Amino acid sequence: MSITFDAVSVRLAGAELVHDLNVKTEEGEVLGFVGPNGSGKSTALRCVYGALRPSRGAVLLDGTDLATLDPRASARSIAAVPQESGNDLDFTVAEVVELGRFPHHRGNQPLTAEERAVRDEAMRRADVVHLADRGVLSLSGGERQRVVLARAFAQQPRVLVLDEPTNHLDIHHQLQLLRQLRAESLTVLIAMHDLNLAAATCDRLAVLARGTVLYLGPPAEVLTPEVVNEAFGVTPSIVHHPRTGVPQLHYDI
Ligand SMILES: Nc1ncnc2c1ncn2[C@@H]1O[C@H](COP(=O)(O)OP(=O)(O)OP(=O)(O)O)[C@@H](O)[C@H]1O
Repeated sequence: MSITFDAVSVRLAGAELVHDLNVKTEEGEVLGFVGPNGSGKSTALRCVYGALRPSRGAVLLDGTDLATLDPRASARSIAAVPQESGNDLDFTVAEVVELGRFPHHRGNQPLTAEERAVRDEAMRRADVVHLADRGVLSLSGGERQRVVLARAFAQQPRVLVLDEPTNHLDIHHQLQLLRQLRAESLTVLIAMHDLNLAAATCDRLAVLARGTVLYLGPPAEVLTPEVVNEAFGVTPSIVHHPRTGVPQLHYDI
C-alpha cells in the first residue's frame, strides 16, 4: 500500500506547522523523515495515523483520502508507534499488545486462538514475551517502546508509521528493529534523528526544514555536506561504510 501527501498543510493554534508537503511512498519502501527539531516530522506523521487532519491538501492511502475512511478501517491498514504513547493505565504487556487486534474485531469478544497466535508472534518480534504478565507502568522506557511496537505488529498493518522509535532503545534493539523494518514487506514511514542509522535503514529520505520537504531521494543523493548544512546548520564529512557503501556522517566537535 502507498501513502501520498498531496499538498498537505497543517495549521494549528494560528501557526502553519507544515506546508505544501508532497511526498508519495513507493509500495513496500522504507521512507525516512529527517530534519531539525520543529521541522514538522511528527506533524506530518500524525496526519498519516489520524492524530491530526490536514487543513489543506490530503493524505491518501492507495489513492483514497484518509479523511473519508472510518478510523477502524484505516487502523486495519495503518499502525503507529508514536513518540509518546501516554498510557496511564497499568495494563499488562499482553493486554496492551492485544489492543492491536481491536480494529479487526467486532464488539468485545475474546481473542480467538488464531488471534492469540498473532499477538504472541508480535510479542516475539518485539522481544517482549518475557514481559507478557508485567504491568506496563513498571517497565523501562525502552521496554515500553517495544511493547508499543508489538501492539503495532499485532495490528498486522500494511503501513507502519514510527516516530523516533529508536529513542529509548539500546543499540542491540535499535538494530533489531531497523533490520526488521527492512525485512518486512510493509510500507514504512519513520522519523529519525540519527542520520547514519537513517542512511543505513531507509530506501529514501525526505529532508524537512521549516515545515516542508527540502529534498527527497536515496540517502546517497540527499545526505551531502551541502544539504545537511542547509537543513541542520552543520557541515559533516561524509565517508562510506566499508562493507555496505552507505554514506556515514562524521562531525568535527
Ligand atoms: N499542538 C501544537 N500546537 C502548536 N504548535 C505545535 C503543536 N504541535 C507542534 N507544534 C509546533 O509545530 C512545529 C513542528 O513540530 P513537530 O513536532 O512536527 O516537529 P518535529 O520535526 O517532529 O520536531 P522534533 O525533532 O523536535 O521531534 C514545531 O515548531 C512545534 O512547536
